[in-house]
Amino acid sequence: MMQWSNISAIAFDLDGTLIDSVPDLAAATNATLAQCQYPPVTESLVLSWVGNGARVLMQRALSYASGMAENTPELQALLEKTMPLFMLYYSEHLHTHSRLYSGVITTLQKLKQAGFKLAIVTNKPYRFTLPILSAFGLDDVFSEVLGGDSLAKMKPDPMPLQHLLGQWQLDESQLLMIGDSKNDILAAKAANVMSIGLTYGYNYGEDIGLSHPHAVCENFADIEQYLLS
Ligand SMILES: O=C(O)COP(=O)(O)O
Repeated sequence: MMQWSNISAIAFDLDGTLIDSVPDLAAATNATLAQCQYPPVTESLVLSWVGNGARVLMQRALSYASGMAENTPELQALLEKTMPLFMLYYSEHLHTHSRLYSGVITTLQKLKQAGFKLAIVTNKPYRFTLPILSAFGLDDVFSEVLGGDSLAKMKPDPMPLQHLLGQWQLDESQLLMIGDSKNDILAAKAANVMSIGLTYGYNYGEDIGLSHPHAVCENFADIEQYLLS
């Protein structure tokens, strides 16, 4: 049965949930576009392209800048050529402008102290995820970290959440997914686990309530009301 009191493990999304990473993603996107002689794009455009991993972000950016449709062979060839540039630039500027959202450290520490098992389930490539967690003092908080390329499929596929259920020997009613994107809520629904949607993140500029999570919170600390009594 789905109820808050059953929850013993929590999977957190990273970008737009714990960390505002768009400023660094935008810088890496613009550095890559500049190499192709394209003009820079705004942060708000980049924000609307985040959610399905680094490759899809650059695919959307190149399509916008070049006017080519995303699925054309020409665009895919350009993407193959430029992806290493994006990966290199971003790997060297992972947390220059990014910041933790307010309340994140305190609430995560309270949840850990209360005995919840905590995981990161992000679509960001794994090799970027650990250095970012470490830069923000979060490397000891999570006992599992899954990136978008850790398994065969990423959110909104349920695979990462199903992997956690198996790894931690949990029943579906014990796991909660918390994130800002419909990809997080869709993954939770497909894995048959509870979810909380956060309103301050990205989600392609859409209202997270439209994805019907079990609860919607405006601030990270607001999740405590469901988990800590
Ligand atoms: O890298 C992305 O596109 C999104 O990452 P997230 O799953 O942590 O929001």
